[in-house]
Amino acid sequence: MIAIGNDHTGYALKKAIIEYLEERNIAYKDFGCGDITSSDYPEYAHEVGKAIQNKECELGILICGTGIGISIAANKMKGIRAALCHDCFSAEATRLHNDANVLALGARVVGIGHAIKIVDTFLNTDFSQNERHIRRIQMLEE
Ligand SMILES: O=C(CO)[C@H](O)[C@H](O)[C@H](O)COP(=O)(O)O
Repeated sequence: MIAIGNDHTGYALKKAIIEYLEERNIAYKDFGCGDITSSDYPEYAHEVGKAIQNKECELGILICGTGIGISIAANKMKGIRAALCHDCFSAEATRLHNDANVLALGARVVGIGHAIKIVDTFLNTDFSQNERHIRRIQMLEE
C-alpha cells in the first residue's frame, strides 16, 4: 500500500500519480489535501509518516511546491527516510542505498511526465540489502 499526501501546490501532480497507480492496480491511500485551497504541508507529511510508522503503508509519496518543506517535516519522524528526488538516478539510488520509504516531489519544480518516471523508478527499485548500507541506515536510526 502506497501512502500519498500533498499540500495545495501538489494537488494536480497527486491526481496524475493516482492515475498512474490505478492503471497499474497499485493500492494506495490518499491522505489529502483534496483541492487547491491553501494548506499546510506538515499536516500531510505527518499523516503519511504515521501510516508508514504503523505499517499501514510500506512506502509514501509526498508533494509540496518544492518538495523541501514536506520532506523536512517527514524526516523529523522516527523511521521515516524521505528523499527529495527530481531525477531518476536519485530515485533509484535512494531506494538501493538508503531504503528510503518516502519519495518527496516538488510540483513547482518538475513536470508531470518527469515526475511519473521518478515515481515509477522509486516504486520499482528494491533496497539492495547490502551490508554497508544496512549499517549506515542503522546509524541513521540511532
Ligand atoms: O514549503 C514549501 C517549500 O518547501 C512548499 O513548497 C510549499 O508548497 C510552499 O511554501 C507553498 O507556498 P504558497 O505560497 O503558500 O503557495
